[in-house]
Amino acid sequence: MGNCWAGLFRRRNIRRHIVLILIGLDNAGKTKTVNNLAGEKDDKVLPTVGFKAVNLVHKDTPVTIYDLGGGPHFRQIWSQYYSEVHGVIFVIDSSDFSRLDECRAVLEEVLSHDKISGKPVLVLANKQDKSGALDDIDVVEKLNIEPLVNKYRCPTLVESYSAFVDTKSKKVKIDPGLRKGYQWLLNYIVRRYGDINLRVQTDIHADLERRKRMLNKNSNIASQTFTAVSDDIATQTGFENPNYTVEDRKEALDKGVIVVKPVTHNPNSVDTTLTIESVEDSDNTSVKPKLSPLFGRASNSSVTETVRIELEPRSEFRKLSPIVRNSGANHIDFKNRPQSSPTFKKNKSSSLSKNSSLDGDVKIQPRDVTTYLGDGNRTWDVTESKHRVLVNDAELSQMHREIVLTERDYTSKTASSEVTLQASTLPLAVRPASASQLVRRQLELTTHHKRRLSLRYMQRNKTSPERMSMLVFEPKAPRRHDKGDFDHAAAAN
Ligand SMILES: Nc1nc2c(ncn2[C@@H]2O[C@H](COP(=O)(O)OP(=O)(O)OP(=O)(O)O)[C@@H](O)[C@H]2O)c(=O)[nH]1
Ligand SMILES: [Mg+2]
Repeated sequence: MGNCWAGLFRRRNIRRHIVLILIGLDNAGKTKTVNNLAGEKDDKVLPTVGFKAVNLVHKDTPVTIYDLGGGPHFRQIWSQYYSEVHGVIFVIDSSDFSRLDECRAVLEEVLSHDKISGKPVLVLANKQDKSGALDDIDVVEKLNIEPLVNKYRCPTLVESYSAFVDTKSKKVKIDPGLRKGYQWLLNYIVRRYGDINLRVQTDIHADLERRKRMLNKNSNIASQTFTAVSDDIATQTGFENPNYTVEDRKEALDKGVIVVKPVTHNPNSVDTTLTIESVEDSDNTSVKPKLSPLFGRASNSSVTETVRIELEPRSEFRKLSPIVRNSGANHIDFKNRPQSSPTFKKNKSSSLSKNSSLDGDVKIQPRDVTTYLGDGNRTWDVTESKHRVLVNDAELSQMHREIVLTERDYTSKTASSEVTLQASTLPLAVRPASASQLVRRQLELTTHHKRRLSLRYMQRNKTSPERMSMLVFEPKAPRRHDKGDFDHAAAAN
């Protein structure tokens, strides 16, 4: 039985993994500090560019410390680590009085971040070997740490130490202040690992979802770009117009335009309808768009201005459009495609239509995207003589036209070519945002903000021979979270 418990305990330990970030202004001594903790001897440390990850073990629990560069440029990347860390080590050069204000501002910015607030923080006042260095009590006062950590509910310990070690001695001796602070932080995290890790996992999940949404958004933009740079119907449908010249295009600009919006390139889809819709801006409604057989068979069942045409079977489409077929699902590089259609140029000055909607066709307004222009009564062969195309500009020029490509099976759209749904039209189930909010609320409810927190602020005692570390803030009776809290938090909302 005892073995069983021991085994269970060991397994729990194995599953734990503590992640810390080591931050602070540049030249504070962060790298020196982490080298001390890792037992590394370093005669000279260089400013950190980016980050350095150091893996340590604390009582069988693996610990990863991210030592991040403290220069102003590198501070911008700190926040990318916030969601995955269980605790923060903030190092201060306590001998550099000129940067105390900057240090305070940076510390506040860190603590106020919603991925850091509430997490344990170890503030290390480094370089105590230098004459006149502020001790831990001075640091608390000068940096106004007490109100800061109370405000952001961060359990905090301030320790003073020196990372400067005697390089002549064989073994790296860790300063007792550093050792004490480090152990306090890890023990604190281990004691509340379940709660802190729940928050970490939730924040990571929320972060991933946010990135996924951004990727989707970007792929939407890519798809729109694809629309904009895809320069002719021929490319999109697998047909080509070798007779078309730039002059023709210019001339036809003043006439009618057809705008093409490819919605999807799902290779499995055979169920694609191309709709040509004429948008009348004159009173002459008797003029109907003349449809090219390029687009397949016209079905006259539609209303006056809209004619629906079935595309050729997809296999045909694939055969005729190697560019689309070979370019993969996610990206169609029209710029670098084989120039099978030498005559079309791109109209880059396009802005995109926002007419996308879930339930209807996707429409691009005339002149919004690359335009395909009619070519007065010209015919051309397309790969095989069976596709002959006739476009009559005289009639086309009477009106603005849109070509609307409709995908019937919305669920099977691919990432690159689909018109991404607007956030407001997404079903609620795919919105992940509320999870992290819930847990944050749960944590807040659990600690009942400041009401349940006590402040243990040791009085300054400089006469004491022993340097006194300062526990600035710690929740008095941390409550264990349970499912009830979660439900309660959700209900309270
Ligand atoms: N005297 C003294 N010098 C120290 C101490 N700790 C670090 N230093 C020196 O301070 C300088 C900066 O140390 P780093 O560890 O590179 O500082 P950092 O915070 O990592 O700096 P960035 O990587 O640029 O953010 C180095 O020259 C160290 O030797 C210390 O406790 N006492
Ligand atoms: Mg460094």
